[in-house]
Amino acid sequence: MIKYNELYFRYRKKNPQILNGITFNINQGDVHGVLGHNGAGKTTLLRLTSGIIYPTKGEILIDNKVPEQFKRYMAYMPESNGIYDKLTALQNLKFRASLSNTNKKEINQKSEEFLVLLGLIDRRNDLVGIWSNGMKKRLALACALVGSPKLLLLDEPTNGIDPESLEVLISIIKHTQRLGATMMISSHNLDFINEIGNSISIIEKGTLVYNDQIDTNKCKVKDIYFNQLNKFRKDNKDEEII
Ligand SMILES: Nc1ncnc2c1ncn2[C@@H]1O[C@H](COP(=O)(O)OP(=O)(O)OP(=O)(O)O)[C@@H](O)[C@H]1O
Repeated sequence: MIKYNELYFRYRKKNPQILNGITFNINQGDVHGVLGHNGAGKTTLLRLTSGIIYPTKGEILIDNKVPEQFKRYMAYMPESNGIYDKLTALQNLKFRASLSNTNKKEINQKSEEFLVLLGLIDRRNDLVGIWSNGMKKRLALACALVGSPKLLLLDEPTNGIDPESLEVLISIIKHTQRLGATMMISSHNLDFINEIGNSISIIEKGTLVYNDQIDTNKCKVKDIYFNQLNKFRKDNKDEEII
């Protein structure tokens, strides 16, 4: 579904290279975990995929389209949530739904459904600026899902949420996958990716270290992560991490 072909990126001409010739594919229907240390380039890869920023060199194709042509069929939840503090929860949802192909009747119905699902229905008319981080995260997820995207990009979705919200998040991701969506999720939470992922990529300093389907009954994400990074660092004569 997504093809990265020799992708290079730097934020400004004289800035360092952030992504160094990334090439890999993500299959239709995958829940794909993007892993790597702080500053590896995960958010940059998600932002490029969402079409907010453009590759310096190389290309990204989503169902054979460039990201700008696929915008109506995908949703991006940034680490900062991307919701509007000065709108109510319901207004946030309706606005986000209006950016997709959803019709007006569906927008109202789905907005209410998601508020119920995420335990926020009683707070639907609150301005979200006063909400806790965890509540904003839940709303951001609802905003991402309300337009029934074919591709969902989630940046660090587990950051700052409580264990109960994490369970809700996991069940929503599994449900969304059953509906046929493809998901790309950047995370430092290896147990979370172990539970929901069926493919992963590992990035180190803008270089792709590993990309494959995973069978967590046979091998844990944590083991793949540390083994692959250590192997990569040995090959590149960097320090081992454990
Ligand atoms: N707007 C920007 N302008 C210049 N450099 C940037 C910008 N955003 C990110 N960078 C740099 O790009 C590199 C990769 O950042 P990115 O946010 O993609 O990493 P990440 O893997 O998501 O990190 P983390 O796990 O800490 O969120 C870092 O060196 C960062 O400083």
